[in-house]
Amino acid sequence: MVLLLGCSWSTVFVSSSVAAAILGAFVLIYVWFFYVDIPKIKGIPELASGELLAGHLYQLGEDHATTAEKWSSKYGWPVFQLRMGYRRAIMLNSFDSAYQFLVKNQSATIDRPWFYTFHGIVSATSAATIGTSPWNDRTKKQRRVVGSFTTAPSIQRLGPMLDLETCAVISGLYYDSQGGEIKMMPHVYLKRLSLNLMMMFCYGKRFATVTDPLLLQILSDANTISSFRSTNSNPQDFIPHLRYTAANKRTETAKVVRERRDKWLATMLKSVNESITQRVTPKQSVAEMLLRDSQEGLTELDIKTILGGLMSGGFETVFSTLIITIGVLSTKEGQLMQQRAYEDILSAYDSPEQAFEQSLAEEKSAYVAALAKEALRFYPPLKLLPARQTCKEFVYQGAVIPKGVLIYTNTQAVNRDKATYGRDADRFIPERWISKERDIPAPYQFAFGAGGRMCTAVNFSNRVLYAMLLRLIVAFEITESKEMPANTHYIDYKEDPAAQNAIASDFKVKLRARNPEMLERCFEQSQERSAQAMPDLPVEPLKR
Ligand code: HEM
Repeated sequence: MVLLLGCSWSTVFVSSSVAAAILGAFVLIYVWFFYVDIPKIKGIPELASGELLAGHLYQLGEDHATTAEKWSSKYGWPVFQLRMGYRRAIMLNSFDSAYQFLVKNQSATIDRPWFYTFHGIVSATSAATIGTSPWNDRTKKQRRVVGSFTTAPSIQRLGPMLDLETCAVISGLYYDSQGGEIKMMPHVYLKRLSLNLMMMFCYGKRFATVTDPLLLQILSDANTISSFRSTNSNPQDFIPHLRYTAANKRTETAKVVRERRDKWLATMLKSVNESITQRVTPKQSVAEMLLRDSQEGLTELDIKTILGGLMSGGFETVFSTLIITIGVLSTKEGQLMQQRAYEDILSAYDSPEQAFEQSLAEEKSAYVAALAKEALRFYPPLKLLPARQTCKEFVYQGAVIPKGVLIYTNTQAVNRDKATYGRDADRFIPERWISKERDIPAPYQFAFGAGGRMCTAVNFSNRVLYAMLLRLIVAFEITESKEMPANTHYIDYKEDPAAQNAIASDFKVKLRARNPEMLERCFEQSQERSAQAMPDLPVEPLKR
């Protein structure tokens, strides 16, 4: 009996081990041949030890760009392949590889992938954005239309709005800091600047106070929506079975925020539509031009996609670049930069007052333009460019890159590549953009991306950054607060390392007006210009 029992137990044990081995083999065959969308690419190094279903997704940790940069330098691989769950991806970490993929082979890397959460849930009832749409005739047309709003003459037309908003930041900081007595956290002033610029550009509206409930709602929803585009907050995009588990809170949040966003987008479009029918004279908001447009044959979906793309593309990127630059300017080294910038401004314009006014028209101070460029290089707001997907095969250094593979460009690493920027690539030096000895090749830096899906608003953004930085430097001497100085380390400055858009942690600065009388004159002149150019918009109250 004992023998019989022993025999049956061992038989059971052997047969269950065999079953487990067969099951294991099946799982491996499935993962190897069927689960991963594209087989290993020959000639591109691959990271070892990915997890069975997640691949390297969780190993990338909270801060994907920083982990990828560390792997790249640890193994000496500027380009490597990895698995994001079921999707094969290539990570670009050097200037040259980003150039080869995005510029030289731009027709092969012009597409964007479809993601379950952002496209399938958040954008299911409304439009996605241009920046997240796959490449097709509709996206092509939308990019063409958007391009026409950011040409040089269109940017000139935006002058009055830029005047109003940049002046509102300076006057707000000036009066609220009470002659420099109160140390200021500049974040909310610049957040409103970015949102108002986009609101005025897109819908011809602005928020007069930083506490407006709709403003706060839009800011919060925009932040949540941008998290659905991030690589590290949406594992369900890469590990399909997670979409069906009951505890998927992300899907629920996506639905809630989608409904709210759809409502405020519809309300704003409706109000533009009504104002068109009530008014005879044309106005220049993008929404109004799109609604009036008959040549391009735009559908309502096109209009929503264009507006959604502009709002989301411009809002956080402009804000995050400006806020960290103010942080840098407040440091000891930054104070020297302010001095150099101020001297350069005085040599480029007849007077500080003239510089304040003309900063909107053209970029005359080479140093201020270089400061903005260096800020974009050193602190690119999107540390990983929004994913691309290859739409045809091409050869990179002997390796055949297949159609359908995900491409991530690590701007944090690419923009600090020593082979391009030299041994001081890890230092913030605006002068590198002025010095004739340095020969930095196009596209100079990758904060705006590159190639066929590069940001459509490079000139517009540069003008905003230039005008805001010049006006700040002409208005104030900025120094750091001892209690709450800015963290300017290129990795650690981020408030949330997992966010798609890198925003600097809170800090305070001391602002001493260089010349209060002149500044107040600048405010009054700006108000007069705004009242003339935009009579139906509320003028920013001066809190004297
Ligand atoms: C400092 C400011 C800005 C930065 C750093 C920035 C950065 C970027 C980046 C990295 C991309 C993706 C490019 C690629 O994949 O190669 C992008 C796309 C885009 N950006 Fe910007 N952007 C900025 C401001 C703006 C503004 C102000 C607007 C609108 C007025 C805007 C509209 C767009 C649009 C529509 C796209 C989608 C392009 C496409 O996929 O075809 N951006 N931007």
